[in-house]
Parts: sequence; C-alpha cells; structure tokens
Amino acid sequence: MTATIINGKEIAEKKRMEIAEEVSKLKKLGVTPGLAVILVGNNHASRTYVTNKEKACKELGMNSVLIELPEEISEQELLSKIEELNMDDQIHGILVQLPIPKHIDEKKVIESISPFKDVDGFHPINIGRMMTGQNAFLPCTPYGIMVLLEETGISVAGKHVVVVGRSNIVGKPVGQLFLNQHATVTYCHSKTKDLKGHTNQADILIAAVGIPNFITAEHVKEGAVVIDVGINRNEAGKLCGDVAFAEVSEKAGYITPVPKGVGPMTITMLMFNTLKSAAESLNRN
Ligand SMILES: NC(=O)C1=CN([C@@H]2O[C@H](COP(=O)(O)OP(=O)(O)OC[C@H]3O[C@@H](n4cnc5c(N)ncnc54)[C@H](OP(=O)(O)O)[C@@H]3O)[C@@H](O)[C@H]2O)C=CC1
Ligand SMILES: Nc1nc(=O)c2c([nH]1)NC[C@@H]1CN(c3ccc(C(=O)N[C@@H](CCC(=O)O)C(=O)O)cc3)C=[N+]21
Repeated sequence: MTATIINGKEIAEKKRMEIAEEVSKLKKLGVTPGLAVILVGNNHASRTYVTNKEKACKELGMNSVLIELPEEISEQELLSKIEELNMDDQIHGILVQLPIPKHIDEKKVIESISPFKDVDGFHPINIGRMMTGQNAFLPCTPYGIMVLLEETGISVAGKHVVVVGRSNIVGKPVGQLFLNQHATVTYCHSKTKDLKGHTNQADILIAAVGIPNFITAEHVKEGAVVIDVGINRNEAGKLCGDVAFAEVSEKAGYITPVPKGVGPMTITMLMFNTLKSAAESLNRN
C-alpha cells in the first residue's frame, strides 16, 4: 500500500481562515485576542517557533507581544512578569516557550499562569479538566492531531491507538484525547519491552519520541495511520520527524510528513485557544 499523505499545512490554513473569521466578529464586540509569548534565553529553535507564532497572530488579526528575557533572569523575576500578564486585560493567552533554563522550576512557572490564560493547556487545572471531560484548554499539539484526523475523515472510536512517548506536553495528553474519543490506548516509552509487538497492533500510531528514523516499516501494521510528531534535525541539518518516511509510507494507509504535518496544526490550535480565551473573557466580565 502507498500511504495517503495528510497535508497538515493545508488543513492548518483552512482552520486558520475559520479562526480569522471568528476573530473579526469578536473585534466588532470590542475585543481583540492577545497572546503573550515569553522567551527566556537564546535557544535557536525556540526563536523559530516563536517567530512563526507571532506571524500567525498577525495574519489572523490578533495582537501578539513577545517578551524576551535574558538567560540569567531569576525565577522570581519571571514569576512577576507572568503575574503582570495575568492581570493585563489585553492579554488572553500566555505561553512560556519551553525549555526554560535549568535554574528555574518549570512546574512553578506553569502553575503561575492563570488557568484562564493557559493557552498551552499545560496547567494542572486544565489537564485535570481535560481528563474529566470538562471544558478546558486542550494542549495544542495533541488537539491539532485530533483535528487532522477529523478533517481527513478518519474515525477514532474503537480504534487501537499506540502512543510512543509519554511526555506531559505530547504523549500523555494525546493518549487522553484519544481515550476521550473512545479509542483503546496503549502507551509505550523507553522502558517498554517488545516495542514492535505493541506498535504492530496499532490502527493509529503516534510517534512522539524525538529520535530521527525511530519508527521504521517493521513497527507498522499494513494500512495503519501514522502520525509523526517529531521535530528533529538529521546529520545533514535537515528538519525531520521520528518516522522513516520513505519506507513507512510504502506500508501505512495514511502518514503525516515533517515538515508540513503536525507542526502547523500546533500553531493553529494555539491561535484557536487564544480566540477561545478572548471569547470566554467576555462572558466573565
Ligand atoms: N510538532 C510539534 O508541534 C511538536 C513537536 N515536538 C517534537 O516531538 C518530539 C517529542 O517531544 P517531547 O514529547 O517533548 O519529548 P520528550 O523528550 O519529553 O519525550 C520523549 C518520549 O520518548 C520516549 N522515548 C525515548 N526513547 C525511547 C525509546 N528508545 N523507546 C521508546 N520510547 C522512547 C521517552 O520515554 P521515557 O518517558 O521513558 O523517557 C519519552 O516519553 C520531539 O522531537 C519534539 O521536538 C514537541 C512538541 C510539539
Ligand atoms: N510552551 C510551549 N508550547 C509549545 O507548543 C512548544 C514549546 N513550548 N516548545 C517547543 C515545542 C515545539 N513546537 C512546535 C511548534 C510549531 C512547529 C512548526 O511550525 N513546524 C513546522 C516547520 C517549522 C520549521 O520550518 O522549522 C512544520 O513542521 O511544518 C514545530 C514545533 C511547539 N512547542
């Protein structure tokens, strides 16, 4: 079988047009969604993502502010900046670009963001709300994956989903979203025995590992849906995912490429969450 390539960029653009329309409606009510992105230090990759996020905001008619802080900033100074943004009526979403320097406690930082402005969906309140099926900000990459499948017409209920990776930002929440949509979910990680035995059972396989070419044709069942979350650089410095694309696309039914797969959806769902936050702020005031 030759896999159908899921065009994440195209689906992201379609969704962004819908978001832009909602933004303009909200503006007529006097509210312009505003996103604050905090970048600590000078990580090259982080800078690229942050630039993409700002560009997307502008395209959709939203406000964005980039707050660049030096690597050496103290935890207390960062927390004060977040508190200032928590109080700012013009700001509906706050994102602290990860990773942050080691001397700052990441958990403390995430928990200091108002759950009402936590557009990353990383705050324990939003994670708990997601787990119990309540209204919540859903984490952008997992949410983007669900939208990709929905837009492609791939049903989830009853499917066996195998997630490779269990990070708090991708692996764990993506499995939870699939469970919420009635899939049967298996998590694999670095201590998993017989990884191939598990991945070969997958109707839908999610690769969120961070290692180039980690998932090969041998891991994949004929006709499976393969979602590649990885954003890595290969030896040649080229952007690549976790999946050996050429060989796996000979065997899978559907596959997402890198770039132009999951990545553009992550940013789109961030825009969606910022819009959602701005719309909900109207009802609170
Ligand atoms: N497209 C997008 O929008 C985004 C892409 N990414 C990309 O996704 C990838 C994963 O990111 P993230 O979840 O943050 O990464 P982490 O490094 O936090 O997590 C990696 C996971 O992979 C597991 N793992 C590592 N080695 C193996 C192995 N040999 N066998 C099985 N499992 C293994 C780890 O297991 P253990 O828990 O046991 O250590 C861990 O759970 C990265 O390439 C990242 O750049 C991330 C966010 C957004
Ligand atoms: N608080 C926080 N929230 C995040 O959502 C977050 C984060 N920290 N830290 C880093 C990861 C990574 N991430 C990506 C977003 C977009 C692309 C993306 O747009 N990728 C494009 C191409 C990018 C390129 O050309 O370099 C694509 O795959 O087509 C990738 C990766 C968000 N993350």
